[in-house]
Amino acid sequence: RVNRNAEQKSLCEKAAAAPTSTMPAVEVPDWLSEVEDAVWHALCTTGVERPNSCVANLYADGMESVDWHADNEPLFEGLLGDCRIVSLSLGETRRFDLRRRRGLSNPQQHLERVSVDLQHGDLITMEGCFQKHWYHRVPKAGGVTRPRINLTWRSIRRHHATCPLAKKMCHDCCSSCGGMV
Ligand SMILES: O=C(O)CCC(=O)C(=O)O
Ligand SMILES: [Fe+2]
Repeated sequence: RVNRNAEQKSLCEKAAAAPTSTMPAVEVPDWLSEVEDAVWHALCTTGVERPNSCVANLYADGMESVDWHADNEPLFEGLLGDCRIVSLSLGETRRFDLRRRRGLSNPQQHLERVSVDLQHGDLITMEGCFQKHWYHRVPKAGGVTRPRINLTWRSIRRHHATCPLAKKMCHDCCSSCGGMV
């Protein structure tokens, strides 16, 4: 699925913001499996759990952007522990800005910033407690007339009680509850 306008919240964010809404699971299409295989091969993440969700963002041109945010929706549990987010850029080069969140002990800390130009084929990962301590954005870019697509993989950890994955995960850790969470 492609978010037509990245200014809108991602599908996962929408699902997280409206806890009563659920996103139906869909089979990963073959073309996406091939992309994922190539991405995981490039990252050399043999033996590391593959994320179980992928969101696509389409930026039709430089006027489409996504403002400062952290991917800290409860369903990813990125504020509770380590959380890996893998992102692939396709098409037009766009700037990716990162800034540290304001620290209680150091109010100037939020001024720490990093920017990187994401080009066609670039892969980035955000690791560990990054979503707790840093914000990111893709700002508007004057003069950019061609599209960029971003594919972002995240692990959904908080599943709906009726989700087969919730039951599977529960079975793995606790056989006494009969798989119900
Ligand atoms: O387009 C990008 O590289 C970032 C997208 C993003 O931050 C998001 O979907 O949460
Ligand atoms: Fe994000």
